[in-house]
Amino acid sequence: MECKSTFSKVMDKILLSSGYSMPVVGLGTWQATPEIVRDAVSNALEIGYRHIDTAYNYKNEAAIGEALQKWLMQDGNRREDLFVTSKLPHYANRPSDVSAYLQRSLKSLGLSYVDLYLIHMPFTMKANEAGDAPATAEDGAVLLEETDHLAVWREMEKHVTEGRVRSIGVSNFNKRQLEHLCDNAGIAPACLQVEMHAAMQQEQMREVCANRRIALTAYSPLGSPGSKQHFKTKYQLEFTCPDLLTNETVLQLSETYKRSPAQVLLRHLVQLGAAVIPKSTNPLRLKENFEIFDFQLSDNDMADLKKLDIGHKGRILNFLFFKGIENHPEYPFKDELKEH
Ligand SMILES: NC(=O)C1=CN([C@@H]2O[C@H](COP(=O)(O)OP(=O)(O)OC[C@H]3O[C@@H](n4cnc5c(N)ncnc54)[C@H](OP(=O)(O)O)[C@@H]3O)[C@@H](O)[C@H]2O)C=CC1
Ligand SMILES: CCCCCC/C=C/C=O
Repeated sequence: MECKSTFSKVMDKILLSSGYSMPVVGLGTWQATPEIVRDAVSNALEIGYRHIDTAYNYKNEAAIGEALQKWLMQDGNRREDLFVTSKLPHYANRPSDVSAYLQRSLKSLGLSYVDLYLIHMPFTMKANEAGDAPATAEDGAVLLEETDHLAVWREMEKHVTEGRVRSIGVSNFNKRQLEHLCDNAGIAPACLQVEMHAAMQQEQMREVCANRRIALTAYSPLGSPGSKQHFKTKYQLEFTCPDLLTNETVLQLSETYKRSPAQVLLRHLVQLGAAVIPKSTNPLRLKENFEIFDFQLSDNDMADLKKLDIGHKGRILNFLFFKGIENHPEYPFKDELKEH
């Protein structure tokens, strides 16, 4: 494992159970349109990012691929120095679709392998005719289909053996789903990607992952402040996100450490042992989000940040915007609904 700074106790890479290393800070790309994400990825690579998080579902893999190819054409830049994650979409979450969707992502990205391939969601929906979005009923409800995690996983494992994927993992799985997979997998999941930020610090999943040697990646690490506008404009949906960047404790720590609120939020998560994949398309914010290895939050300040944790009540993405998803047997947050 490499460590960027002698000052920091946090490594800048996490050694996965697959034997490969994943950079702790990656670039998130959800909601970044192809026209914008191309430059964002190029800028990020210039800054020093080597970990890019995307998904078939983000519809931006071809533009990301262009930026990656441009970087790889430059002297001295090597494929093995990049860590690219993609994901099998929820409307293709069936064994017979794994190969085709992985190949589509590889083709768009212009890569012969991805470093990490994740099952994006634990539930399955029927796909529309083009196979690039969920099919819906007349009332807008998604059309559900049974999900067999182990059968999908066995297909993912084949691609590891055949060299199209280096590590495999899952996203948005709950504890039961993750443990069931771990107990029955031929190749253990190397990574779990879940929502994690100061308002939902994932204590239980951190413990499961630590015990099972699964790397944990925190998505929406800044509280996804862009989602409110995104869901309103694109889907006419009202959406709430916690205002973490303007939270009083975070602002105070930002003063104390002379770092931005975003740097405090990201540093907090990496000190909890997670990798982070903040999304930005702004050159200054890209740089800011990458510079979190030259300071360390004290135990007292970590304890103050712990007070912001409201558990699953802090969840931003519950997927209920997929009308009827709570009826799927593998909807991961069913227990949380019972409490309301
Ligand atoms: N597996 C899954 O199901 C999911 C995975 N993800 C992954 O995680 C990534 C990150 O999550 P996401 O939901 O995008 O949310 P983030 O928490 O990363 O927040 C991104 C938002 O914060 C803004 N921002 C970024 N940096 C700063 C900064 N330094 N100061 C102030 N504002 C900032 C961005 O705007 P701007 O671009 O203008 O800087 C954008 O609006 C996704 O992009 C995706 O790759 C996310 C959700 C679900
Ligand atoms: C209706 C919007 C679909 C987005 C699904 C949520 C996933 C987010 C990022 O991975």
